[in-house]
Amino acid sequence: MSHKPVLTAEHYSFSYETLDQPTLDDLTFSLYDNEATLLIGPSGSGKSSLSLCLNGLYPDAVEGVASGEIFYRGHLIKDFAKGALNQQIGIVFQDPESQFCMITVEDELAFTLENCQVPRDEIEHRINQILNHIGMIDYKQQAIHTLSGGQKQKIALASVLLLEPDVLILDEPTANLDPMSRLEFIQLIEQLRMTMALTILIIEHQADDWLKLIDRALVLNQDGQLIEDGPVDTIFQTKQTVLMEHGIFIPEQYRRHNHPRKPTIDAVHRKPCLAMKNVSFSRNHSPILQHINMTFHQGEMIAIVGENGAGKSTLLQLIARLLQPNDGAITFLEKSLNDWKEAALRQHMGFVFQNPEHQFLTDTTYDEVAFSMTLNGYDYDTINRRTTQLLSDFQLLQEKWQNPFALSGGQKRRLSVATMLDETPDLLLFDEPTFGQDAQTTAELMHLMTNIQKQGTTIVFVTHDMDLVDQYCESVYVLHDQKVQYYNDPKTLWQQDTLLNQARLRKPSRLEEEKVGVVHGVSR
Ligand SMILES: Nc1ncnc2c1ncn2[C@@H]1O[C@H](COP(=O)(O)OP(=O)(O)OP(=O)(O)O)[C@@H](O)[C@H]1O
Ligand SMILES: Nc1ncnc2c1ncn2[C@@H]1O[C@H](COP(=O)(O)OP(=O)(O)OP(=O)(O)O)[C@@H](O)[C@H]1O
Repeated sequence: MSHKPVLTAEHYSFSYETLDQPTLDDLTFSLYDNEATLLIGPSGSGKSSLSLCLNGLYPDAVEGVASGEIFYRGHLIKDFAKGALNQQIGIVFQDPESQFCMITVEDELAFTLENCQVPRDEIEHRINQILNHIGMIDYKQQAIHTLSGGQKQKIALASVLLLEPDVLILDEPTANLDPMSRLEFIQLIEQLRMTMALTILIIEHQADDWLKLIDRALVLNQDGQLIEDGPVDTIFQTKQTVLMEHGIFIPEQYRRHNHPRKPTIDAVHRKPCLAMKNVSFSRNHSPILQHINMTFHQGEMIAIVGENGAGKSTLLQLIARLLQPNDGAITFLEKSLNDWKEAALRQHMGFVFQNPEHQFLTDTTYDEVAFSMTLNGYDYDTINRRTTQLLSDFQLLQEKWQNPFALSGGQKRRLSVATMLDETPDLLLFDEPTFGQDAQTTAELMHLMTNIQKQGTTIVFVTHDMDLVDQYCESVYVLHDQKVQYYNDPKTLWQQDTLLNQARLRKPSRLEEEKVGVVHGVSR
């Protein structure tokens, strides 16, 4: 099959004016008609920046300088009028919230179509079609701000697909989706690829589920240079050592080494840190959580899992007293949660939000980490020593004076975690702690969390990553149908096929690998 180049970069470099080093350095490659290409590289290697350069938004939309050229179907992209390429080259971003302009799902999608002069009588049909496709038809009238993170991501995809783009760039589009929705989303892209002539560029740290769809892979290094370009099979099979040196995830089916399960601390016999008794919570009279009973022990690492919209973030907000239950009681360190003074509660309990940007309060990465130590009256030397140490632990020293909002997705997530560790709290709540991280930073983040756990901190995290649950947690709670449907060791959860299906979960990749490992004949 001969493929025509759709997008071509020739000696393309791009630098943010605020940074000393170029973010993309002398890239030459093409994306071809009907081909799906995977773009991988460590966190901060420039993947998101490249996608914005490819559709012509950058360098104009930021303070940045580019050299070399990018061509779209043989024409220089800089010769297209501003915004002219948005329809042909659609991007689904890491952060779906940045994409929305309207209040309800229906209005958002209608707005997109109206902007492209789609006739009025076609609009409703096209909206229904796409919402049915992605399983969101019941949310058509709903206000976008009331959707869960994963639901928002699906609407962001729908609004790009509605434009019937020529090139589809997916920048970590499934990071917020529950395991089953993630698979369905990928199958949806596969179907679309068969029915629409699409050139696809996928940015994903964990490429496992995408492999059957991907033809080629491009690999960037930390300096924004292209170090590999070739068939995906060849790259993952023959370049494994190089990829691992760069901290890149190796899909399970190519992996030569299994990750052993980390030994866990037997904390379930220790004193409770936090207990919820018969807690219920409704929004606008519709129940979100009902009769929840949970006990987290001191030094325990616990995962909360469940489908998109199951109420996991809501549960964390109840625990952090950011929401009040309608019914039931929450006890934290032997005292009713409502009896805690605000300042003391925040010292003893840390909360890392799903969207890191919701946490940022200052103008630099350094100040963000130093912020609460300054509030708590620490002296300058202590603040400086501790801040520098945390920035170094989280690989953010180079970005010390950068604005938190100008960090890469992975860097923002690491910063939001670092800001919670200025003191060692009794309870740490994480909403998707490793979302958007490469293999190395995921391992490092989990290592740091395990160290904090060993000091006695209870860690509760919400995740869609069953490998993390499998490797690190002593206990897992499954939320489904507004209730706790499972509480126990993760190992026994993987045997409960019916529940896994109902709660839209999947087994960890070590248990799914048998299905696919043979295909590529990889010896293990
Ligand atoms: N501010 C809000 N107003 C009204 N409803 C909301 C609001 N925030 C969330 N919801 C609804 O509450 C339910 C639970 O949402 P929540 O964010 O807790 O789910 P989740 O399990 O964390 O989902 P995800 O995995 O997609 O992040 C969803 O149905 C969501 O639509
Ligand atoms: N608007 C901006 N202004 C200045 N620097 C930026 C801006 N956006 C990103 N950067 C920096 O450019 C580098 C590349 O960021 P980019 O978001 O492209 O990386 P990435 O490979 O997509 O990372 P991740 O895997 O963490 O999402 C990072 O060092 C980041 O701090």
